[in-house]
Amino acid sequence: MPQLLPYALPSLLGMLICLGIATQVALRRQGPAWRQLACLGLAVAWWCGTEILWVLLPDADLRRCVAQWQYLGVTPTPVLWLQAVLAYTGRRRWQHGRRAVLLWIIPLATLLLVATNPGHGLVWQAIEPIAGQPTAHIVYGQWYAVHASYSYALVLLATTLIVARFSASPLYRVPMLIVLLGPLAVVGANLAYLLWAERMRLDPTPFGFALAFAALSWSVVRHNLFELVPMARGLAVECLQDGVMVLSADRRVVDLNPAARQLLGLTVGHRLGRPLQELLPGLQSLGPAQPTEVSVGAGGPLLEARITHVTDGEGRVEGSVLMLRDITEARAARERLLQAKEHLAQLNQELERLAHVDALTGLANRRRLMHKLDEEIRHAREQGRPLTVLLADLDHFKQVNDRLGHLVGDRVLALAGRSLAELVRPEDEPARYGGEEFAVLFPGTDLQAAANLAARMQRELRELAHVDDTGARFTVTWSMGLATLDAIDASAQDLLTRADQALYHTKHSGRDGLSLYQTPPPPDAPIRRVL
Ligand SMILES: Nc1nc2c(ncn2[C@@H]2O[C@H](COP(=O)(O)OP(=O)(O)OP(=O)(O)O)[C@@H](O)[C@H]2O)c(=O)[nH]1
Repeated sequence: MPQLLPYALPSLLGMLICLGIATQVALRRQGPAWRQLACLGLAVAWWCGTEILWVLLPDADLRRCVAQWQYLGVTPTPVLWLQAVLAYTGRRRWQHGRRAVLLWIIPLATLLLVATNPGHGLVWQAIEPIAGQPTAHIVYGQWYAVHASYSYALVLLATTLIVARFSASPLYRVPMLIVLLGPLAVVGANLAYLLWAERMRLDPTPFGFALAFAALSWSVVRHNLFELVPMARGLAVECLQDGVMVLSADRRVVDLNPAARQLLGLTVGHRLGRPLQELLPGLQSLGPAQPTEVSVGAGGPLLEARITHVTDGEGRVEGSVLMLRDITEARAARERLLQAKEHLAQLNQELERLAHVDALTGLANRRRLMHKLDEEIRHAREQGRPLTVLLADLDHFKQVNDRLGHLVGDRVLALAGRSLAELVRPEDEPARYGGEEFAVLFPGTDLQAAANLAARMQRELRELAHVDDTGARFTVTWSMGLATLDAIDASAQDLLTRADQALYHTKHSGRDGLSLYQTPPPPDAPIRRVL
């Protein structure tokens, strides 16, 4: 029948495509449903092959026989198609066991009825091939409707699964369309053939299935499409730890994910469509620019709310998406950090103070004294005013320690320090110079005025009543030396050395007194004892 050869060509092409791809799939053995995919290729190839014979064989009986054998490819194709899609969309349990048996009941029944059709005519009652044409007059039996409906249902179900899987992300629209065009074309072609078989002269279904199979296999094998597809966007939002609320333009809650329900303490059956204000009364102003903080009721979590407007193509706000993040713990951690920082600052301040304070007496220590002395010398020179330094040392303090104990000695030093601080003027700087030795800076005070101040201190300090461990009172005397800043002093140490020489003079002239290092020194002796 050479004039019918063109009618056989699509099926021939389809068969070659299916055999080629099925071989590739079987060789690669990749993916969760490579077996179903390979079997699907063989089934469609069989379908196409028998279609070629149907078109080309001249004998009517032989064509009837081929039509019967064709069901071996027709019947399993939709089931294998669905099983492959189920597996690639993550539902592999439909490949084996009871679920798989369920899927195969009708196709197997169809095959049984096809084999025994001459006895009952349930699948077809008559097939009358038209001589010289690829078509036939067919009178279908009652079971054919079951077989056809079931096949359509499976193909449509597989199509729905693919749509559900890919439509969540616009990125996959093109590959999805490619995979979908196949089954849609098959269903369309088959319906058309069933309705207008005689006019169409050719059943396009096997070729359509071959193309659909090629598209599906191309997606699976070449591009790993199903494996690359991420989870659906909707699923991602459902699994987000942050709350997501979809709001209508008038700020009613249209949708919300489980995290949002949990943050707001809402039950699953919560009614949608309520105003946002009702659910989050604390949320006053909310602009897209800045996140806003809001508390969920008393004792509820503290949330950070961020809104993003959803606009249409012309920029009109159609609604908005509200993101809610629980910042209760973060806020508490920040508070704790701030408190710790404040505490640290206080500790640093205390450390700084301790670095300049003598612990026993509470006076400035030697380091602070030296710093202050440098500063006062600079001021004195800049302003041309006097500066006098007093060094005061307890007499025979070693004996206090030796006789009464170190702790009593400590108490003597502490009381002396406190008293010294009370005796000086606000502008003076008292300090513990070291051991049992004290110093006082008298800014803006000349030698004579400082001598008067020191004389008063001498009296007061000598009369201080110290108490030993038995409760007995005793007093201690002081030796003092004064020196005033001289223009020729190169450093603070020069001034201190002269005050020390004056103190030394007092010690060696009977203690319990005050000596002045005079500036400029008189020719006979620079140091004069005045008390
Ligand atoms: N309890 C106590 N004693 C101290 C402290 N610092 C220094 N001393 C004592 O002060 C005494 C100073 O002795 P010396 O240098 O011999 O002076 P002194 O006994 O006062 O004799 P003169 O200065 O010559 O009158 C030593 O026994 C030191 O141990 C202190 O912080 N606490």
